[in-house]
Amino acid sequence: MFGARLAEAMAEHGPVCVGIDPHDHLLDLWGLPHTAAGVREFSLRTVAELAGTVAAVKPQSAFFEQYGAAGVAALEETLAAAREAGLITVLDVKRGDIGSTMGAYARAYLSPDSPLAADSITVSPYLGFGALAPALELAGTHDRGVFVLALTSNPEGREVQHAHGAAGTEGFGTSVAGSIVAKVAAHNAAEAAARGGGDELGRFGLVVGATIGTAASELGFDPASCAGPILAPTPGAQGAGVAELVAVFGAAALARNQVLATTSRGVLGAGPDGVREAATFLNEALRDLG
Ligand SMILES: O=C(O)c1cc(=O)[nH]c(=O)n1[C@@H]1O[C@H](COP(=O)(O)O)[C@@H](O)[C@H]1O
Repeated sequence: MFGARLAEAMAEHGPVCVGIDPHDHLLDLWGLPHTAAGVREFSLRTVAELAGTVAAVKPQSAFFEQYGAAGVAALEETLAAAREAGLITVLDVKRGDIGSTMGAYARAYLSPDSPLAADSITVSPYLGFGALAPALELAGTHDRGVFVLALTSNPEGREVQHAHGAAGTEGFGTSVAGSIVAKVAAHNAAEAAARGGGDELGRFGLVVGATIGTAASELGFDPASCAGPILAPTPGAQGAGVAELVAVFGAAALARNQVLATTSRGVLGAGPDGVREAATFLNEALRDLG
């Protein structure tokens, strides 16, 4: 099961997920051109360096899509290489659309025979949580994971995520983010009940930034109550972010390998010869927190 597989990989390697975001300045640093070929080389090298070192990688689709078909082909190759290397993939696409279109997105990323198949994806619930149903269903069919945006790391997210549900809606009286957490928890609970119980981590996860400070408690919920993995954008590879992870998610969630700490530039900025060491350093700084 996806949640259990992710938790096992985190128990083995530590909680770090390395985002593959080939920014122009990183391509420069790595001596690569600003082309699809440069992005391909950057990403395949990152995967090769990280195999056996981290639990998961998170390719950011936008950095591939900007180069058109050749960039998307590089993304396909990156996903395949990560799969072969035994790395769990979180494809960061943040998709969210009306149900019928969401079905096509789900097939694009969660069908095992799709060229862009990933172990898990990020999705946006801001066209309504119910619109995500096709992705949640297909994830169940093919044993994949889905990370639903709840409290994102960017300050602009607050105007939507901290708002309270309107009268007459299901989320009335609750913050939008709080109601997403409750819905993700309900999906995990339904799957757990169908399995006959147990405390295995669910396949439905959240995205909650390690930088949100006290926002979750002020809004009246605990992200860990979702009973699935939490993808936590975490700043910096030099130990920064450790205190924030403990403060936001608590030692218990970290100890049960529920929090996948993701960082991109913080590790990739170490250059091609330093990526593995930077990821290992961060894993070691974080793995004993629980
Ligand atoms: O879903 C994400 O990964 C994500 C959620 C969030 O709240 N904030 C956030 O920065 N991200 C992504 O995480 C990556 C951040 O990269 P770094 O700031 O370089 O670690 C980018 O790919 C973002 O799109």
